Amino acid sequence: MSILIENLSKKFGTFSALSHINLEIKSGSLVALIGPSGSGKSTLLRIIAGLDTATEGRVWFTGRDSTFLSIQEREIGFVFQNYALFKHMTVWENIAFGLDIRSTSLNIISDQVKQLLKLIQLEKFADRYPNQLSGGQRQRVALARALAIEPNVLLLDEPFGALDIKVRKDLRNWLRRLHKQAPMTTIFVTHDHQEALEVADEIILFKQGRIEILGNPQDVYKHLTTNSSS
Ligand SMILES: Nc1ncnc2c1ncn2[C@@H]1O[C@H](COP(=O)(O)OP(=O)(O)OP(=O)(O)O)[C@@H](O)[C@H]1O
Repeated sequence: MSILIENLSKKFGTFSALSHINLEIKSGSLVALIGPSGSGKSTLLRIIAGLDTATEGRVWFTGRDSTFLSIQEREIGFVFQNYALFKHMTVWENIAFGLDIRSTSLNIISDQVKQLLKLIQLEKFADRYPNQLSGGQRQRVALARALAIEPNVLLLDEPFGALDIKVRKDLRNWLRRLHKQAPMTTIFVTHDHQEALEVADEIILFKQGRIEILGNPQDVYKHLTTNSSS
């Protein structure tokens, strides 16, 4: 699914978190949002997910005006840092959760959860609770839960933020591989420029609620190295 952001602005009171953003994200691309803290990255992601509304402007999904669609109607999978796993549910139950509420049949749920457990390489951990997993394993379960609804779009806000470097690297390689297997439109926010350069097809650099530069990793790398204040 392609995403078109048209003249999108977001104000919190008198403060402009996003100003007149115009942006097209191609179907199946893997896009990184980078930029200083407070530059509007999460706000844009939340508006695309339907968790927040724009003050002005429109969001189009593959030619359909989706500005006012509900979260469910958007069929988007997301992993936000503060959107943790359910502590009282096992790995299996956490992954099946999105399927349950969409009233899928039990056999289908079972097959899909098995496939997802295989994908995140946690087949043996299905009966564990989140507090019995490492941070990286928990993130993989959160990703599996987001993927369970077979989303058209995957939004990841600092998905690997709290993890150590080795686990981050493993997960980012895993994300790259996953995206190759199933190239759904994916947008992720990261503070780590290296991560964005290594993983993304396209990078968008935000500054004070505006897009400073948008391009392929080579172009953005050049920009970052010649404008070291970014
Ligand atoms: N609910 C809110 N009410 C008021 N201001 C908000 C709200 N949410 C975000 N903001 C402000 O909007 C600006 C953009 O926030 P946003 O979370 O999008 O930034 P960000 O680029 O994702 O930052 P970070 O990298 O630190 O997560 C910030 O100045 C933030 O304080």
